[in-house]
This record gives sequence, structure tokens and C-alpha cells, in this order.
Amino acid sequence: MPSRPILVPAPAPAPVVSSLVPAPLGHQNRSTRIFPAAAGFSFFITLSVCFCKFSRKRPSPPATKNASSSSQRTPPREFSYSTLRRATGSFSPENRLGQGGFGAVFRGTISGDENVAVKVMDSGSLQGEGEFHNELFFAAKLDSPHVVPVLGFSHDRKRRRLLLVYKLMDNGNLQDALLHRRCPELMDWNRRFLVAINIAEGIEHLHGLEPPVIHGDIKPSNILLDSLFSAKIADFGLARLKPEQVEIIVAPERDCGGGGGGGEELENVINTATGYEKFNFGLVDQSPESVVKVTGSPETTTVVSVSPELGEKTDEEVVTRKVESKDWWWKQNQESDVEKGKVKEYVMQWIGSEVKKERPSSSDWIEAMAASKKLEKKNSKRLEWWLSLEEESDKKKRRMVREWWKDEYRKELTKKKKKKEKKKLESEFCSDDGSSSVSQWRRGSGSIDWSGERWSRARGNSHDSVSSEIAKSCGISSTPSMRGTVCYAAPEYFNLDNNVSEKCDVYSYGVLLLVLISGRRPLEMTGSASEIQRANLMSWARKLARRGRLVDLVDQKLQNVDKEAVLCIKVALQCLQRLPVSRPSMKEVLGMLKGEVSLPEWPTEFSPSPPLKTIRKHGR
Ligand SMILES: Nc1ncnc2c1ncn2[C@@H]1O[C@H](COP(=O)(O)OP(=O)(O)OP(=O)(O)O)[C@@H](O)[C@H]1O
Repeated sequence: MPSRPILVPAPAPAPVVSSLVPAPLGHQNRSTRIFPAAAGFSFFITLSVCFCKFSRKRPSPPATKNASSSSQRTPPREFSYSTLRRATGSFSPENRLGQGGFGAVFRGTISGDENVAVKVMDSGSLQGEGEFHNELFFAAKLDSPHVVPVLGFSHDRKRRRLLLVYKLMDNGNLQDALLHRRCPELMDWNRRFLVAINIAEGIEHLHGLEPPVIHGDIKPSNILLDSLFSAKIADFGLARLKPEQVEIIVAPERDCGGGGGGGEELENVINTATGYEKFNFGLVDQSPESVVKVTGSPETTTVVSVSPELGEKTDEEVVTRKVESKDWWWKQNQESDVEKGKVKEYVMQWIGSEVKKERPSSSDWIEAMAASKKLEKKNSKRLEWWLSLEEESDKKKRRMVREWWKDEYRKELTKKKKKKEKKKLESEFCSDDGSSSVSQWRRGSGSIDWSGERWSRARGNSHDSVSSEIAKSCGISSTPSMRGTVCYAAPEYFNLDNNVSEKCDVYSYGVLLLVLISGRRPLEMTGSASEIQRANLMSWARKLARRGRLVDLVDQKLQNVDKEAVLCIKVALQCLQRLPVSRPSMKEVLGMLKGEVSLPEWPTEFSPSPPLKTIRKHGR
């Protein structure tokens, strides 16, 4: 029986489907039956194709502009401890790349061909743990070609050692490449200028995130150079998300309280270092209690709790909980409520400990002090006894004692002289140019670098063996227990109020820019009288600006220098303005460097000083 065509009004198909699947003529009855299925199938195929195309073509994930959302970069993965031990040849000294405040960094190779840098941190210090967690927290959030990628993390069985794995940067850190190894590549102005641009782009990226990320420790030793000398920002141990309300004001005349001599002394030291005459300081250090294992959820972070009693940590105690990242940061900021006195004490302690480190050996120092006190006591007793001897009857005895004493005294003098010579030798050994050490600096003939690299020598970091192609760091971190680095840290960074904003990074970038252009450390004294005015790079730049001789600051070893160099110094001086509000934003800085934004009005402090009126005394 011939089938009667049943004319069922076809459902209105989606235009895309009808155009893709035309119904064959003469099979209308069948086609009407199979049409919904075919349409659904085609619709599905079309959607999948579109989705694939879109997901492949999308240029940059919106997440990169959002510090609170997960990034497209592969999140840091956990490595087994044994993998990293094998990769670094059991953390052999030959593979040591450098020394940070919390441990050494080793080069290694994983999966046969992937070159990595492994930072080994001793979990003994809360501060170190905090930095470890911070690094991981930000590693999962940041995705920029100007930020050193963190590949993963690990720990040993007892969790005494925390490890961070980074992509290896073949040319080491900028401090080392520019000031120690004096890499020929960096003696070309164009390359140096590109480094300046790379760093500015990196910071601008951080500040452009929502909420903005403040690096907090921009300095040459935290800038790493890849095989092409492209610069990347490293070390997010002190980084933070910008607190919601930051007042960018500096109260220059505010009394720091306490007013003790020690405080003033310290203030003077810091003032010398920054080139400012007065500013407040304080200290807030972050010691986050917990964190790590960042998971992808936008507003929350899964953390592994880390108790201060580190020894008691076991796998079972690992508790995962969700905290709002902001809360965590807020918690850190609470520490800024530390009493002023305590803060001063802390800073004093810190400065003191740094100075002690610079001495040949702190134990020597303490022993010497104790010994001299003992000797003094002994001598005064001797003197008492000697004076008690009868003038006439004990004449012979007295003479004998005097002779013996003379002898003792002579011996002591020789001993002292030898010790002094030893100290001198040691300090010369410590410096790379034979002119370092705080004690020498105090006497006016040494050089000190508050950026911290000098401290490393005292800790024996100069024994780094040099690998043929990979740069070795001579520097050690500067400020393990302090926020920021003296000389690079903005004045308000030391304030008790939590006035930390992006402008702190802008300030540090200004110092870094001057270092980059001049090829000098921010604070450098070589002893000669002519050098004194150049000792403080920032003050010197300001002076040169007033004299209209900025070109004098440009590194004389630089080749192919053009007028961009002077422009860079001008930009640096804009960044170095004392009031954070007066400093440009990082976006503006980048615009100025690229010539897309004109320089703002020259700060009055840099305008040439009016000619002095000379009053002639006319003789009568
Ligand atoms: N990814 C890397 N590639 C190559 N070298 C590296 C890498 N990471 C670190 N280094 C080297 O190891 C040195 C020490 O690094 P680390 O981050 O521990 O210390 P720091 O930044 O100098 O100090 P701190 O962490 O206290 O600020 C660096 O200066 C650098 O020379």
C-alpha cells in the first residue's frame, strides 16, 4: 500500500540548522520525522565548532586583569622532593645560583630538558614561610611575560625545607649582571633602556590588576634576566594586594614618639640612605600564618594551614580551609598597629643585626667585649695592689711588677695590632673592590650598599663558583626581616600607617632607574673627597637636576647613549618625589619612557637655584 504523504507543518527550524542540513526532496515524510533529531545534532556540532574556534582565538583571558580570579597560566604544581633533589644534584654547591634571605637557590633540570631554579627555604622561620606562601599565592594569580614564572613547590618529608621551583633565568639577576659581572650586553644603551621598559611594563601589569598587586620590593636583585636579557620581576615574598582604602599622604613632621637617641640616630642613618632629610619610619612586617595551595576559585583561596610550631607539623594536621584573600591581607596589615616604640626597637634590632653581620664575626665581637671588660677588672685590681705596696720597703717588688706589666702591655698591644690587621684583611676580602665594610664606611673610607649585597659577603656568599653560561648571584637578600629594602623603599613604606600603595613601587622603580642609568649603587662611597657628593645617588641626581647637568649621571661605560638617557633620569626624579601623590602612576611612567606622554611640570625642587646675590663690601 502506497504510503500517503502526511503533510505535517514542519517546525520552524533555527536558520543556521536549516541552511546547514537541507531536507532532501521526495522524502518529506521521513525528513519530517528525522528532522528534529538531525537539527539537534547539527546544532550541537555547530556549537562545538564555534566554541573550539572561540576558545582558541581568544587573545588573552580576562583573568589576567583580575588578581582575584584564576589565571590561565598553569598553576604551580607539586613536585616530589626526590625529583628536585635529583634535579639539583642533591643541592650541590656547583649548582648554587645564589643566596636569598631565607635560603639558597640551585639550578636544576627536570623532565630531561626543563631548566629550573629551585629555592630551598628553611621552614625554621615564620618569615620565610610567609614569603614561601606569598610566592605561591601570587604565582597562581600572575601571568605576565615580565614576571618570573613559578612552576611549583615541594617540601621534604619532615617539612623542614620548603622548596619553590621557578623557570631558570639564564642571565641571573640585574644587580649582579650590571654591577658585578658588568655584562657587555648591558653596556649598550638600547639594551639597558629595554630592561627599564620591561620592568616598567611588569610593574604596570601588577598595578593594573584588580585589586592592584603591590610588589613591595622592587630592586635590581629582584629583577631576573632571561637568555635574551629580557627583564622579569621576581620575588613576590613581600608582595600584597592593595588594601581597599589607602590614604596616600605623608605627614612629614609627625613625631615618631619615643624620641630617644637611638631612634634619632637610626632616623639619620635612614635619611642618609634615602637622601631625604626627614621622614617617619616604622615597621610592619608581614608574617602570614597560613596559606598555600592556591586553587582556582575566584574569590577564595584554599590554604594549607601552617602553625607557628613548625616542628609539630604533620600531614595529618594539614587543614584546608577557605579564606578570603582580602581577609588574609587585612590580617597582615593589622600588624601595622604595633606600638611605635616597639617598632623602633625592632628597626634598631634589625639595623644592629645587619651591622653585626658585617663585622668579621659577631661572636668575635662579643668575646672581645667580654674579654676587655674582664681585663679591665683584672688590671684595676692589679693597680690597687700595686699602689698598696709600701713605697720604700717594696721598691724592688714595685719595679719588678712595673717591668712585668710593661711586658704584658706590650704583648697586648701586639695582639691588638694583629687582630686589627686580620680584620682589615677580612674586610678587604669581603669587598669586591677592596673598599667595603660598614666599619670602614663609618671611618669614612669604605663603601656600603644598603641594597644588601654587601651583607652576603659577610655570610660567605662570595664562595659561589661560577658556571660558564649561567650567571651566579653574588648578592644575598637584603631585608629578610623588614618590609622593603633601605634605599629602594619609599619613605612612606616605613610609616606606621598602612600607607602602602602602588606609589611605593613607583618610588623603588625610580631608584632602580637611576641605578640602571648610572651603573652605580644607590649608596656608594669610595673614600675620595670628590666622590662624597656622588655617594648618595638620589641626592646626587637631585643636585645635578638643579644644576642642569643630568647628563653627568649617565654611566660612562655605556655605548650608543642618546637623549633618552636624560629623559629616563627625569622620569626617575618624578618617581622619587617625596609625596606619593606627586609621583606619576606606573602607566604614566611607561608612557613617558615611550615618549607617548609628556613629562609633567618639573618639580620646583629640581629647578635651577637662583644665582646668589653677591654683596660687595665697598671699602670706605
Ligand atoms: N629563576 C631564577 N633563575 C636564575 N637565578 C635565580 C632565579 N631565582 C633566583 N635566582 C638567583 O638566586 C638569587 C637569590 O634569590 P632569592 O629570591 O632567594 O633572593 P633575593 O631576591 O636576592 O632575596 P630575598 O628573597 O630575601 O629578597 C637571586 O638573586 C638570583 O641571582
